[in-house]
Amino acid sequence: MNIYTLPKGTYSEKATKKFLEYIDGDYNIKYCNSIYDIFESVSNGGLGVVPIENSIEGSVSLTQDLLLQFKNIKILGELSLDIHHNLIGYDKDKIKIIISHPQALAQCRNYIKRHGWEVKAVESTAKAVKIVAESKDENLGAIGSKESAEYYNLKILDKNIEDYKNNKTRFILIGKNVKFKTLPKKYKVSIVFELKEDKPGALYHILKEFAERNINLTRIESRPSKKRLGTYIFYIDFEDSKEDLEEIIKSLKKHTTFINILGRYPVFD
Ligand SMILES: O=C(O)C(=O)Cc1ccccc1
Repeated sequence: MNIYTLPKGTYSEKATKKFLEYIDGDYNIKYCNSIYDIFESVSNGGLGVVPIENSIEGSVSLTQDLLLQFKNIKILGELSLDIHHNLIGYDKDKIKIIISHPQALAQCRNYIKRHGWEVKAVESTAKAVKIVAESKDENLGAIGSKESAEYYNLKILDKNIEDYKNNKTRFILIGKNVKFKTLPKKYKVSIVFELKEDKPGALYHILKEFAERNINLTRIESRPSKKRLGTYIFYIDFEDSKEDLEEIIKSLKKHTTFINILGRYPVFD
């Protein structure tokens, strides 16, 4: 079976290798150019690993949107990685343009600003490093992992260039099903829904259902519904409990036009 992720040297590849330590069965890592390509491959079978949230920058909105779009793909597991970015290239003094994944550019925003460099976003940090390596252009620099610099034989010009020390990213394992060798104690549930009515207390009715069952929410987020300006869908993550999930969803349905369970899954550390 295949497990799809971003190219060699990306943080997502690192997360994939960590997931594979917990997964039962033989999987070959297959590299995709973008998060969208990973979802598309996984919709035809196999597993995938994508970033979903960063401690500094917040959600990876593309992943959020695709989880809603690809109805046959579920979240099967989660883990977090410490992220340390490197400036990669030839000569720091000659750099004019910095290339990287939007999340990496955002996590090093102050560092880039201090140097007055222009930025260019690409689909992954490894792709950025590849572009710099293949162009042999000293005016270009990339932000990426130590492994990507080694893989493309480029120099690390600066280490730990992230603006905040506690830079962590959550990655999710996606697919239809999986068997794990060992399971952690902690489970989470992710749901997405649209409120039925735009009126006072609409969201309160949802939150009340969780409060009354003593369920801890770990994330709540809104995204544009993409139907009209000012209309939203909500993403909620909550700790799994002894409460019956079906019964919880039934109670929420009274207040929503649609509700999907994106997954009930183990959280690895
Ligand atoms: O491009 C990568 O290396 C990724 O895996 C996406 C990403 C970018 C920045 C921080 C975490 C994940």
